[in-house]
Amino acid sequence: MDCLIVDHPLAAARLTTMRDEKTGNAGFRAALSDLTQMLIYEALADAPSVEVTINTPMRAHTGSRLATPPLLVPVLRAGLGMVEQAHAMVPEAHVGFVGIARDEETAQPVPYLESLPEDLSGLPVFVLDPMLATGGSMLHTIELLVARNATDITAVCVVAAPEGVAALEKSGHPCRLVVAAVDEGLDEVNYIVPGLGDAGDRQFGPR
Ligand SMILES: O=P(O)(O)OC[C@H]1O[C@H](OP(=O)(O)OP(=O)(O)O)[C@H](O)[C@@H]1O
Ligand SMILES: O=c1cc[nH]c(=O)[nH]1
Ligand SMILES: [Mg+2]
Repeated sequence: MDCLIVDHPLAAARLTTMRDEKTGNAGFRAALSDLTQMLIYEALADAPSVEVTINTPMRAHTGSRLATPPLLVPVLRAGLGMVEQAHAMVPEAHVGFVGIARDEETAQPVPYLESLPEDLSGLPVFVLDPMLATGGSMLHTIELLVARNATDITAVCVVAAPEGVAALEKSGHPCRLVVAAVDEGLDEVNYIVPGLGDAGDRQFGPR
């Protein structure tokens, strides 16, 4: 599986803000928004463009735009903190929604919302979720997308555990990963270490 680690001093600075336990909800959301801009920018670096002819105030000019804007799919709750900035970067994108909450005992994904276009043939899909821990939530989302004929899926994450990366790889699904950091691993309750805690709670409070 193709894995792009966005290694940039500005990305590292925002990630450090997010990791810091002293950062409050508003500061966490702001850093996640800034970092999402960088992740989306990098995720689209090789995206195909098409030529468009426009007129500048001076003369005609052949410019470009994205050939096929990706469908953006935030995974609720935590992915909500990425979608506004991702949409600002790709304003013509459509948006689908998936809601999943991990069972706190088993860490198994418990889906509660699915709002996606019926047919995703030929459409790149960007799944937005800051955390890839065991990979269960991302794999559930990818399976929903593959069942709708998606063949070009990008998981856009902030922090991944090696266990989650391995689970995506093992699945064999058509997926690549764009992430700011791959951390040491999971603790005994399947939280990422050093990680940043619960990305949903740190934006919105406990559920
Ligand atoms: O890789 P996994 O082991 O599946 O864990 C990652 C999932 O856990 C978090 O969501 P959570 O279940 O805490 O829901 P929330 O966003 O509502 O807080 C996170 O945003 C991912 O969706
Ligand atoms: O470390 C983790 C693992 C799962 N979900 C989170 O929000 N954080
Ligand atoms: Mg959570």
